[in-house]
Formats: sequence, C-alpha cells, structure tokens
Amino acid sequence: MTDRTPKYKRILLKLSGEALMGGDAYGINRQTIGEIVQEIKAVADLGVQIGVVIGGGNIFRGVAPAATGMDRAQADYMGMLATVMNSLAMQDAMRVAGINCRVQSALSIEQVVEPYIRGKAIRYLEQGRIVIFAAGTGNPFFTTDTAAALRGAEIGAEIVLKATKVDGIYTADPKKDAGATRFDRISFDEAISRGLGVMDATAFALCRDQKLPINVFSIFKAGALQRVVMGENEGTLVYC
Ligand SMILES: Nc1ncnc2c1ncn2[C@@H]1O[C@H](COP(=O)(O)OP(=O)(O)OP(=O)(O)O)[C@@H](O)[C@H]1O
Ligand SMILES: O=c1ccn([C@@H]2O[C@H](COP(=O)(O)O)[C@@H](O)[C@H]2O)c(=O)[nH]1
Repeated sequence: MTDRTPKYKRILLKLSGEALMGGDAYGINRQTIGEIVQEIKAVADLGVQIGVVIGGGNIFRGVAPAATGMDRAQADYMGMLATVMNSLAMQDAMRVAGINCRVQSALSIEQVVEPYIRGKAIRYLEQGRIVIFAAGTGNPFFTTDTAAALRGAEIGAEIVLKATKVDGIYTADPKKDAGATRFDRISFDEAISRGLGVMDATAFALCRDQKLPINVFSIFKAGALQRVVMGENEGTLVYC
C-alpha cells in the first residue's frame, strides 16, 4: 500500500501574485485562482496545516515602472494593499471550494480583515483552517518573499514552498536565458552568492538563519504542490 503520510505537517506557501493573472495581462483570473485552490485543497485534505502569503505583482509593485517617480514608501504601501486584494480574492475562492480560511493583515484594515496576531494564526492552523497572511511584512522596502520567510519562521513552518511561474531555480532567469539549467538542490550560501533573482536575498538569508528550507516549484504543474509536500523530488530545494 502507498504511504500517504505527508513529509511536512505545517507549511508556508508563497504564491506569486503574477501567477494569479493566468493568461491575462493584469489582475486576477477567476479560473486560474480556482485551479490553484484545488491544488491547495488536495494538500489540506491530507491534514497539512497551511499558511499562505500572496504577492502583489499582478496588481502593483513599489518598484514597477508604474511607480516611477513616486515616493518609494508610498508605492510600497500600495503594493502591500495589492496583496490584501489578492488575499481576499483567494479567501473567496477557498470559500467556494468549501475551505475554511482566515485572512490576517500586517496593516490595520479592521473593517475588511482581522489584524495579524501570531498566536491566533497558530490556533487557526491547529483547528485546520488555512491562514492567509496579507499586506506582506507591513513595512515598505520589503517583499512578500521576505514576508513568507518571516511568517514561516513565526508559525513554526517546516518549509517555505515558493509556488511560482517557473519550475525551480535556474542558473539564470529561464525567461531570459534559454541556456539556463535547473538545480535539483542548492544551498542557501550558493543561492545567495550567485545572486539568483528568483527570490530576494533578505528572504534567503532569513530562511538560512532560521534553518527553514525552501522549495521552489511551478504552481501551473498539476500535482506539484502535493508532490513537494509528500517529500518527492519536485522543483528546487534550497537547504542549509
Ligand atoms: N535564477 C532564476 N531561477 C528561476 N527563476 C528566476 C531566476 N531569476 C529570476 N527568475 C524569475 O523569478 C520569477 C519568480 O518570481 P515570482 O514571479 O514568484 O516573483 P515575485 O516577485 O515573488 O512574484 P509576485 O510579485 O508576482 O508575487 C520567475 O518568474 C523567473 O522569471
Ligand atoms: O513586506 C512587504 C511586502 C510587499 N511590499 C510591496 O508590495 C509589492 C508587492 O509584493 P511582491 O513581493 O513584489 O509581490 C512589493 O513590490 C512592495 O512594493 C512591501 O513594501 N513590503
């Protein structure tokens, strides 16, 4: 009989905001978000506790061309608000799929989402609810990758799973360099020293310091999330 015991009991899933666009040029594609939710549901059904951080690149980034000339901190707050919109969209898609989900925000928007309270988030996870951490770290000049590392460490996740548009970490950006090759595994030190652009150095460094491994994989590859959670070789593992 096949062993269906997941390798990880608690994970932090970082979802690329841009992945929510599907084939669109901007925003949230309802069918795509529904498909992503089904991938998450398959893992939740295994009893895995799931914290989620969603990026905002499908709506706004503080460093995007659209923010040129803006005060950087102001633009970054707009980016954080974009992640709140994505989080609300994801919560609603989860509701449709019958998943019990809570959103907690690092910025106070009390009429819309509850504030981030670590103990409460952990309690929700223990109760089998998915918790979406919105508004990144709540601070400008950071990214949602760093928020994923931070929340992952705070909730005691065993791994950060970075679900993105590419199927792992390459020697160079595979969207720009057709000759780039993929790593099965790479150490934090090597990922940082090579300056690999798939994730920012702050996120890599925080995970390294907290001995929190990262697995980068494609959210568009059916079953990939579940394979990572089962401990199978999928995407790229970043290890200490
Ligand atoms: N060495 C590399 N290996 C893999 N991907 C890379 C590399 N360098 C740059 N990239 C790019 O990094 C992107 C992954 O980052 P992702 O889109 O998840 O970014 P993000 O800023 O976290 O997203 P968002 O803002 O949309 O949430 C890939 O789409 C890929 O093109
Ligand atoms: O802690 C954070 C997280 C995010 N931001 C801003 O939001 C956008 C979108 O996040 P991505 O990680 O790029 O998807 C980001 O460009 C920042 O402008 C932030 O300021 N602090």
